Amino acid sequence: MRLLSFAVAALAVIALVVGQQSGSHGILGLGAVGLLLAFATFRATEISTFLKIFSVIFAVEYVATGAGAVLAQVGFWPAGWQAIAPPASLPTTIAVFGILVYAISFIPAIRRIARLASPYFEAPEATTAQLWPVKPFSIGTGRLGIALLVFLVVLNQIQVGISLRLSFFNRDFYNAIQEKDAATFWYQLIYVFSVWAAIFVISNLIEMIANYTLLIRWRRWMAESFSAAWLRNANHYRVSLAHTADNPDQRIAEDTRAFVNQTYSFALPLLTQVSTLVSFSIILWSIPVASVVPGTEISIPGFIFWMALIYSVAATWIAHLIGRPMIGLEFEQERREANFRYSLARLREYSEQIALMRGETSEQRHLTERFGDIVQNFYRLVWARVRLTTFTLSFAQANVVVPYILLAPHYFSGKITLGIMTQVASAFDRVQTAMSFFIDRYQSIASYVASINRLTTFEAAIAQAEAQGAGGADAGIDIAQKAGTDTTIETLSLTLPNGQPIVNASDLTLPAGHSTLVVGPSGSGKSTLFRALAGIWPFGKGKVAAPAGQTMLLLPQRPYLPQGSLRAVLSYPAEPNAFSDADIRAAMEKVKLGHLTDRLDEVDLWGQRLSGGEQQRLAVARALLAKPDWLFLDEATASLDETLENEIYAMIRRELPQTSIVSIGHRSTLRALHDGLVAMEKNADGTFSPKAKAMAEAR
Ligand SMILES: Nc1ncnc2c1ncn2[C@@H]1O[C@H](COP(=O)(O)OP(=O)(O)OP(=O)(O)O)[C@@H](O)[C@H]1O
Repeated sequence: MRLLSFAVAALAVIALVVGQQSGSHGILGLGAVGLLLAFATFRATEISTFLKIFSVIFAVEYVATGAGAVLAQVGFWPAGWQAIAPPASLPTTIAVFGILVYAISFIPAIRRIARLASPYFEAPEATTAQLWPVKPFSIGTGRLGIALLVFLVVLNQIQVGISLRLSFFNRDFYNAIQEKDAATFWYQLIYVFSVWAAIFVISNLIEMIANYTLLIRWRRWMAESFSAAWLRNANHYRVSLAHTADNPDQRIAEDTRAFVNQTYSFALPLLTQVSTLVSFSIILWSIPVASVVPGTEISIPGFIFWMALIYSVAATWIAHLIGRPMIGLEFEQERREANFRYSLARLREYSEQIALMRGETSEQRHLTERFGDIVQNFYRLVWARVRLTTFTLSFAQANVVVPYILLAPHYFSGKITLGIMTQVASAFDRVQTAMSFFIDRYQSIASYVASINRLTTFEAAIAQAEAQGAGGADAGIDIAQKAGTDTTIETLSLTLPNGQPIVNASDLTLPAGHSTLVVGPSGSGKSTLFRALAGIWPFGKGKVAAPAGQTMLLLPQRPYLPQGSLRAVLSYPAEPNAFSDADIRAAMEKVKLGHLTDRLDEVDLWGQRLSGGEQQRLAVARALLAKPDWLFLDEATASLDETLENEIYAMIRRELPQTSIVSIGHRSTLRALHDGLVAMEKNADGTFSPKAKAMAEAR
C-alpha cells in the first residue's frame, strides 16, 4: 500500500512537470489530484479491508491510465493506438474515486458496513475454488473473495466503457441514416454494433457467474461465523436470557443474506453509476451548442451538461423529500413481518399443547392481530410508494423529451446533426439515471439499514454474552479448574437477569464419587444453581473450584431431542457414529427402551413421538454412553413412576460407578437412592442457601 502511494506520488509529480512544460491544464489537474490520491492511498493502510480493496484498485488504475495520458501528452504513445489513448480526464476521475473512498471511510454508517463486510475478505482459512478449465485449486477464503471483488469492479468499469463506445456507434449510425449513407450504415451495424453487443452480452454473463459465486461464498462465510460465535461457549443461551437480540434465526438466515446482497448491489452499481455519470457527462460537456446568457454576450460552456446536472440534482432532492418517510416505514414493516413469522413458528412448536387446550381460537385471534399490524403499516407504505412512484414515473416520462426540447432549436437551425441529438439524448438519460440512483433505491436502503442494525446489535449481544460466560472478561462467577476431585462452591451469589438475588451459597462441597440429592421448594433456585455450576448462568458472582479435566453432563427435565435418526438422538451431542451399535442397544435395554432398538436408523420427530418418560430414559441412555465424570440430573426422572425411577437410579449407580452424581428431585423416595443431601434453606432476605445435611436428619 505504501509502495503504491509512492508510485502514485511519482506519477503525479511527473504529470505536474509535464503539464507545466506543455501548458496542458488536463495534465496539470491530473498531477494535482494525483498528489491528493497519493496521500489518501498512504493513509488507507488504516482503513478497513473492504474499503482498502477499492482504494488499491483506484490507485493502480490511476497509475496505469495516468501513465498512458502523460505518455500521450509527450508524444510517446504509439501512433497506431491513438484512438485508445486515455484522455487526462480518465485518471483524474479515477483519482477522485480513490480520494472519495478514503473520505467516506470516516462516515460512521460506512464504517459499520465496512466493519461487517471486512472479516470475510480477511479470512485466512483455505477453500477450494473451481475455475473452468483450470483444475480445482486451494486458496485462502479472503484472497478468493478479494480476487472476485476486484474482478467484478474492473469488469463493471469495462462495461461502462463498452456502453460509452456504443453511444458513439449510436451517433455514427444515426448520422449515416440522416445522410442516407448505406455503406456506413451496414458497416456500423455489422462490424461495430454486433461486435460490441456480443462483448457486452458475454461480459454480463461472466459478471453474473462471478457475482453469484462471490455472494454465496460471502454469505456462507458470514452465516457460519455468526452461528459459530453464537453457539460458542453457550452464548446463545445468555443472549436469549439478556433479551439483547430478538429473533437470532432471522439475523443469521435473513440479515446476512440481505447484508451481503445489498452491500454488493450498492457498492458496485454505485461505482458503475458514478463512472457512467462522469464518462457521459464528458460527452454532454463536449456538445458544440453554445448557449448565451439571455440579454448578454456571455456564453455558457457545457450548457447541456449543466442543464442535465441541475435537472437531476433538483429531481433527486425532490424525490428524497417525498421518499424519506419510506425508510422508517420499511424498517417497521420488516419488524412486523418477523413478529408474524415468530408467532407461526411458536404455534408449530407448541402444536400439541395448543391442541390439547383447544387454544386454536385464541391463537387465531393472535395471528389475526399480528397480521393486522402488517396490513396497517403496509397501507402507509403503499401510499408512500405511490407518492414516490408518481414522481419517479412522471420524471422518467419527462426525460424522454426534455433533451430533445433543449436541443431542438440547435438541430433545426442546423448546428447539430440527428446523430449528435440522439447521442446527447441517451447521454442525458444516462446521466440522470445515475443521478437518481438513490431515488430508485429508497426501499432497499431502508431494509439495508435494518439489516445492518440487526447484525451489529447481534454482534454486540454475542460479545456481551461471551464476556459474561465462564472465563470471560466480565464473568462474575469464576469456575476455576483445580487439582482434586470434589466440586467446591467457595462463595456464590446468584441473581435473576433483573438483578434480584435468589441464591447465596458458601463452603459447599459436592464430594466426588458420591451421589448428592438437592432438595428445596419450587422456585428456590435449584436449577439456577445447576446452570451456574455448568458455567452458563451469567448473573451473579462467586468462586467455584471444579476438578480439572473432568467431563460433565447435565440432564434437564425436558431433554432436547435433535432432528434425525434415533441413533443420532441417542449419541447427541456426540456424532451419530460415535458409539457402536452394540453399545447403543445395550444402553437402550438398560433404560428399558429395548422396544426401540430396531428403529435406530429411523428418522422422525422423536421429541413428538416418544412419551415424556421415554424421552427422559433416552436422555439417561445418553449418559450411559457418554460416561461423564459428573452427572447432574435436574428432575431428569420426574416423569417416571417411582418403581421405574428407583430401578433407573440403581442402574445408573451400577453402570457408572466412577461418576459423581448430583440430582434435583422432589420425591421423598429419592433420598434413599443418594448418599448425601443438600437442602435449599430460606434466608431472611428471601434468598435461598444450599446447605449440606446429614441424611438421617433429613429422613
Ligand atoms: N431466565 C429467567 N428470567 C427470569 N427469572 C428466572 C429465569 N430463570 C429462572 N427464573 C426465576 O428464578 C427462580 C428460580 O428458578 P429455578 O428454576 O432455579 O427454581 P427451582 O428451584 O429449580 O424450581 P422448581 O423446583 O420449580 O424446578 C424462579 O422464581 C424463576 O421464576
